[in-house]
Amino acid sequence: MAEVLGRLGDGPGERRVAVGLSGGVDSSLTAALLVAAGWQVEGLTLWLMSGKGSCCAEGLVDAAGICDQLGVPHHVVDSRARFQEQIVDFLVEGYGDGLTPLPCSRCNRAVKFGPMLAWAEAERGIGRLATGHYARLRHDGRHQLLRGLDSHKDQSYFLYDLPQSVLGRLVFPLGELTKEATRAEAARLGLRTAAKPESQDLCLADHHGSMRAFLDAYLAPRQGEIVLVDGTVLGQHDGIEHFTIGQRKGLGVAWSEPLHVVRLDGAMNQVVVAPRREATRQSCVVGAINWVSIAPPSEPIEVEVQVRYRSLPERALLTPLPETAADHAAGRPHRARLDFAEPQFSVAPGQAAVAYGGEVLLGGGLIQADA
Ligand SMILES: Nc1ncnc2c1ncn2[C@@H]1O[C@H](COP(=O)(O)OP(=O)(O)OP(=O)(O)O)[C@@H](O)[C@H]1O
Repeated sequence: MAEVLGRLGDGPGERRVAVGLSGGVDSSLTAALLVAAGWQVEGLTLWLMSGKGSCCAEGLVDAAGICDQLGVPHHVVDSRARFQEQIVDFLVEGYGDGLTPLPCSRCNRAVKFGPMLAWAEAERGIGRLATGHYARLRHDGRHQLLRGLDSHKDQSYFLYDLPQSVLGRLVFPLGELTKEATRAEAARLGLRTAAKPESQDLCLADHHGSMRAFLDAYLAPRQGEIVLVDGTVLGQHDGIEHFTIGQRKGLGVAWSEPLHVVRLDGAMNQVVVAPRREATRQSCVVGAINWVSIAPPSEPIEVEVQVRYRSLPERALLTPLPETAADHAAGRPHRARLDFAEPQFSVAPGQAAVAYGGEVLLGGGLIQADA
């Protein structure tokens, strides 16, 4: 811990920082470490959803309590409308279209980091922001993003879409800690959130009890068919949003061999399944790429790629594709094709494919639906 404090103590000239406080143990220790390293800390909590639970009222109370304990100011910014529009509406629409949308990277870009920095700058004249993410930064020409040292907690995947202008102003005090070390230090310091249980990966699932319960609250049940690739009807489903690419369990259909979901057809309202040997993909197209630690490549490069937060990095060749007029107009011109060294099961349109070179996050983008 002394090393971490030492590094935080060596920070830039400006010693004022806003700390994004969710009311959990990670952000609590983030604030405590910065205070201990001599930073002038102000807590900042975005109010994202109405209701009870650790993401909502309880989170606000715990965040306020931590600031009180540390003797630093606490601010709450009502971001419920932005969260509803940018995340809840986006998810509901995406799932309805047969995508498996990824909310967290979008939330980090559009709801959390950008708006928190803007608020801190405008309202408090503070130019830096710290969060409890398990990821590391290196400022070496570009602002580079590295995996958190604790491989079980590494959250760099969710941060792939942050622009350079944001990365240059961030501090991640927990990037070199394990979750166990965080908990132990929080307990040692007597932080009131030290023993708070771990939240689920997805805050909306936490809030509603499960992802299924969230979707059921927003999408009316829409029965449809479960079909083989050749169109053979095998059974019925109660909403394509309850399925994801690669899924094998819980399909509710009987067949001579195990089946996997290979496509969700929003227009036909069908779940398309296939036996294992036909269920893999050798390549996919990724759009809206944000190049983080390297400049956009002009030649093919070898990368390790994660197609889901919890999937293992897989070797792939990334080949840049020419920009389209639509991507150019949207200001997200970088596209690429990924050719996997080994066939993949769970390449789901809407999820992020994030490319790494060892511990360095090179860039990432969204897996496109097949044309
Ligand atoms: N509502 C919020 N307002 C401000 N900052 C937030 C909010 N939610 C999350 N953050 C910041 O983003 C970080 C990562 O959030 P995530 O939801 O992944 O929580 P976590 O890893 O369980 O962390 P914690 O233990 O702090 O809740 C948090 O540590 C915190 O700094």
